Amino acid sequence: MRIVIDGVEKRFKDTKGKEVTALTNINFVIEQQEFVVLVGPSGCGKSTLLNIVGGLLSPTEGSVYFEGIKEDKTPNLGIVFQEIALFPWRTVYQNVVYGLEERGVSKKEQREIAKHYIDMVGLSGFESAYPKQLSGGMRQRAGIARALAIQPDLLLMDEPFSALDAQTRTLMQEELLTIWNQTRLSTLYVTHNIDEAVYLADRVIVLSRHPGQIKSIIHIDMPKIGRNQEQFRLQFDEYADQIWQLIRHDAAEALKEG
Ligand SMILES: Nc1ncnc2c1ncn2[C@@H]1O[C@H](COP(=O)(O)OP(=O)(O)OP(=O)(O)O)[C@@H](O)[C@H]1O
Repeated sequence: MRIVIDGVEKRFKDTKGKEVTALTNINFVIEQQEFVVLVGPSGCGKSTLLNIVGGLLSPTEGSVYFEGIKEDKTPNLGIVFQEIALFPWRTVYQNVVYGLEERGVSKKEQREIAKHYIDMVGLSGFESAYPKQLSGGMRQRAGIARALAIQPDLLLMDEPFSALDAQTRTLMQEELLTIWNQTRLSTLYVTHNIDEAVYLADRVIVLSRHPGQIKSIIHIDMPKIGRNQEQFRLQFDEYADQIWQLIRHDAAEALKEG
């Protein structure tokens, strides 16, 4: 699916009732099968923008269009958040089929779909485990399987690996690309982490803050799989440096404000 974000602005009221512009003049497209990553300093509006695209917040101005969807239909969205959003009282299997139950999918089809995605994320054998019995990485895999099981038109991921330790995070990034390669879903992914952005993205959208707006859109012109290999080291570092130079000033300001 192709998603068009057209002239989005979001204003909030602060605690004193004063209007604050969190996002302004946001225009970009997520092409079919494209992996777009939003990066920017703390408070630039990354999560707000992801929530607007996901329909969890409405924009004050502008619109989000899902091309190819009939006007009266809502798009199917798979969402993975940083905090483990699994239902603790449901097993891995029951979590994965949750969205399918809601959509009235037959039990037989639920079983087939769940098996497919549980295998894909490497959780076979853990179908009957409860979230508290799993490591953080396994819980996020279950969350990804649940998001994929509804066969979404768009995958939205908000810092999905930021609560994981560095090694698990690296492994999960690799796994995510392998999974993505099988599904080729249009994806919008939010992160603070520049290396993660360069590793995953077809395009990186760099946001600046006060108000959040698009500072630059960078096409990552490297093969999608295997960017962490030695042969791409120089190119990888150049992209990471380019993005850091764009964010640096705003990140320092964000740090001062706390
Ligand atoms: N419900 C709300 N009411 C008022 N202000 C809000 C609300 N949600 C977000 N904001 C403000 O909008 C701005 C953007 O917030 P947002 O959480 O989207 O940024 P972010 O880039 O995701 O930050 P972080 O990287 O720290 O998670 C911030 O200044 C925040 O204080």
